[in-house]
Amino acid sequence: MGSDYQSRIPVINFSTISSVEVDRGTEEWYHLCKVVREACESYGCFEALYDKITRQLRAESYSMTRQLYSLPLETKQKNFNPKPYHGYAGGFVQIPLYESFGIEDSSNYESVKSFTQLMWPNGNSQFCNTVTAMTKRLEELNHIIECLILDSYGVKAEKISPNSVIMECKTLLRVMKYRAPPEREDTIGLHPHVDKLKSTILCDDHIAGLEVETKDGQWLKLSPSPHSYIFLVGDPLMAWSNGRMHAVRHRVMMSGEKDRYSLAGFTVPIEGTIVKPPKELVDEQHPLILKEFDFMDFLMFSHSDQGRAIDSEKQLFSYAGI
Ligand SMILES: O=C(O)CCC(=O)C(=O)O
Ligand SMILES: [Fe+2]
Repeated sequence: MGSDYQSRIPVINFSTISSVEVDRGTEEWYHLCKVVREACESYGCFEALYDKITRQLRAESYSMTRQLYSLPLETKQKNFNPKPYHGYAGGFVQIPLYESFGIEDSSNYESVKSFTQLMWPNGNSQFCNTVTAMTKRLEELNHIIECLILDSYGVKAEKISPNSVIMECKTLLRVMKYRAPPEREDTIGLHPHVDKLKSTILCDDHIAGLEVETKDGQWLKLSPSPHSYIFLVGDPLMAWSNGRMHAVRHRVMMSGEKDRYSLAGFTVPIEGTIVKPPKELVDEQHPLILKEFDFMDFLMFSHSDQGRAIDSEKQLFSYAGI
């Protein structure tokens, strides 16, 4: 029996869009609305070709990431944050190749500066400039995608803050390192999971490893181009869409001789956010599938002993299912 899914995730070209203000409402815009919505509903992800982030900025971001990982473990551990995903993580027995840092509100210079002061007591202005510049570019791409999603469903934005029209978010930049596996053959880098933050835009340093699962259970290996960014639907965005969009399961598999570095802008709903679909997305054909929920309470649940006992893709239904 064949699969309904292609062996590649959809590739969508964003290079024709200069800004939301200029392009919203054009024929090209509505074409993108359609393909973005289809991709988020069928795959829960897509590869965005986006040329507004220069190769130089991308290369500098990886060079900063390597600098960060070269610090001693005691220093890395100073990036402590009680909120799940927000601090340094590493040294896990089950995924020994994996390490990650979280930089909260990373388009805000002062926030990145306090991070650098922990890592480099004399500060590191180059790091601050690169990280804030990269995050701002990722936020621009995210803003275009959010507006396309909104228009694809004919939803009016209720609250507009500069970078979020779906729910008010801040960006958490996470930078990941996966060591090359000692045996050089397929080894788990990061367990299969669904992202708990609203959505993710991710790129890697041209070492493959990220895989996404189709709805019929096949794992697709991604091999993004140097201008590509992978957009992933997380649980809160799936909930906002009243289940139309698919929160995609993904994992990292490592092989070969090279370490892999990746960086991801996660959109994190601000504290106090109650996640629920807009009224346009609930009707007789589409009854509510989840109770409204407090984002931070759900995030804490997903990391509690009770939450961890549930498969990642089932946690939200278990927490807020109707
Ligand atoms: O490093 C990657 O490519 C994926 C990372 C990821 O899925 C995550 O941090 O949630
Ligand atoms: Fe993820």
